[in-house]
Amino acid sequence: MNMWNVEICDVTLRDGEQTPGVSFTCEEKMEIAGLLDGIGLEVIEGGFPAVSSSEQEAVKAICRMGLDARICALSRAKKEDIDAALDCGVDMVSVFLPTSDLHIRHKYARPRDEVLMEAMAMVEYAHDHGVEVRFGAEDASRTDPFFLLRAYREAVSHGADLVTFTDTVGCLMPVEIRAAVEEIIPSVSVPLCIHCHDDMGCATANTITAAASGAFQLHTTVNGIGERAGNAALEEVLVLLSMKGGISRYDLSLLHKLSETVAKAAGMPVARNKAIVGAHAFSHESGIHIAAILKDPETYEYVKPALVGCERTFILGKHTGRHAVRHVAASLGYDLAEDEITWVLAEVKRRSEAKCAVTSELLHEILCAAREGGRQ
Ligand SMILES: CC(=O)SCCNC(=O)CCNC(=O)[C@H](O)C(C)(C)COP(=O)(O)OP(=O)(O)OC[C@H]1O[C@@H](n2cnc3c(N)ncnc32)[C@H](O)[C@@H]1OP(=O)(O)O
Ligand SMILES: O=C(O)CCC(=O)C(=O)O
Repeated sequence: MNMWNVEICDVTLRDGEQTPGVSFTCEEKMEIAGLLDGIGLEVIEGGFPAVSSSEQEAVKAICRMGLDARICALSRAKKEDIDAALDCGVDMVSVFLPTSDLHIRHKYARPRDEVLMEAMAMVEYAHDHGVEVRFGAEDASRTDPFFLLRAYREAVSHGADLVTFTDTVGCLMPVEIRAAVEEIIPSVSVPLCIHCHDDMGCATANTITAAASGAFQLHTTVNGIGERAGNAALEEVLVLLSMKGGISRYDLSLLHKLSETVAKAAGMPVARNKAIVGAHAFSHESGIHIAAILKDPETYEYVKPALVGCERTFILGKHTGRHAVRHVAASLGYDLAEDEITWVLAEVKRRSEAKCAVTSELLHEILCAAREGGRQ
C-alpha cells in the first residue's frame, strides 16, 4: 500500500469551538491540546486570538506547553489580528481571506483584485515575522477557479508556506474535491491544505479524497464538531489514514479519551452510532451477526476495535439469537441447557419488544430466573 504524504492540523480548538454555544476554558483547551499532541498530530490550531483577551491567553498557554505539535492561530487579513496571533508565540499564522465573488461583494463591495492585494500585504507581514504562514481562501469551493489560482500564486510570492482549499459551506462531493485538488496542486508550488465542512455529510469523504489526490495538510475536529453540521471528524480521518493510506504513526488508542473529553467540554454528547467513537461503534445485537462474529469477527467488523483501543460488546435484545445468548450467558458464568436458552431468548425478546433495555442487571435477573426454574 502506498503511504500518503499528509499531516493533520486539528482545528477543534478554533473551528470546533465555533459550534454555536460552545466555549472552552483555557484548562479545557490545554487538556485537549495535550491529548491531540499525544496522538502525534503535527499541527494544533489553538484558537483565533483576535476573538478576546482570554482566547489570546489560552493560545499563549498552549504555546507554553512545549508540545511536539506546531501551534497555529487563525487570523483575518488584518494587522491587528496577526499581531494578536504573533503575540501568543505561535509557530504558524493562518491568514484567511474570502475569495468567492459572493463573499467579496458582501464583505468588501470593492474590486476583488484590490481586496486580494491588500490581503497579500498581510501575508507578507506575517511572513516577515518569521512564522510559518498558511493562506486560506475562504469559500474556495465557490470561487472562480482562475481567481483562486491567482490568489494562491500571489500568496506564495508574498511568503505563504502553505495554501488552503476550504469548502466553507460544505457544498462539494468527493469527485468535485478530487477535480479541484488535481487542478490546484500542479499550479501551486507549496503544499495544499484541505478544510471541509459537513453540510451534506461529505466532510470526511472529501478530506480523505483530497488526501488520496495529493493534498498535504488535512483539517479535522474531534467528534466532527464545528460550525453548523461541523467539520471532518478527526477519528474518522485517522482510521481512514491507517486503513487506506498506510499511515500507522498516530496513537489511535487515545481517540476515545479525547472524544469523551471534547464531548464533555463542549457539552455535546456523541451519537451512539457515530463511527469510531460512538458507544455502539463496536457493539452487536443481531443474532446472525453475533453467531458469525463468534467464529470470525472479520465477518461483521471491518475496523477492529483494538485498533482504537476498544473492546467489542454484545448487547442482547429483540434481534438476538441462540448463539449470542449461549455466549453471553457463558461469559457471565451460566452454562445454559438448550431449553434454558430457549426460555432466556424468549424473555429477552419479550422485554426488548416492550422497549425495556436488556441491561446487564436485567440479564442477570433473567438468567437467575432461568436457573431457579422461574421459567416454569
Ligand atoms: C469560515 C470561518 O470559519 S472564518 C472564522 C469565523 N470565526 C468567527 O467569526 C469567530 C470569531 N469572531 C469574532 O470574535 C468576531 O467576529 C471578531 C472579533 C473577529 C470581529 O468582530 P467585529 O469587529 O465586531 O466584527 P464582525 O464580526 O461584526 O464583522 C466581521 C468583520 O470582519 C471582516 N472580515 C471578515 N473576514 C475577513 C478577513 N478574512 N480579513 C479581513 N476582514 C475580514 C468583515 O468584513 C467585517 O468587517 P466590518 O466590521 O468592516 O464590516
Ligand atoms: O482558512 C482556514 O484555515 C479556515 C477557514 C475556515 O474555517 C472555513 O472556511 O471554514
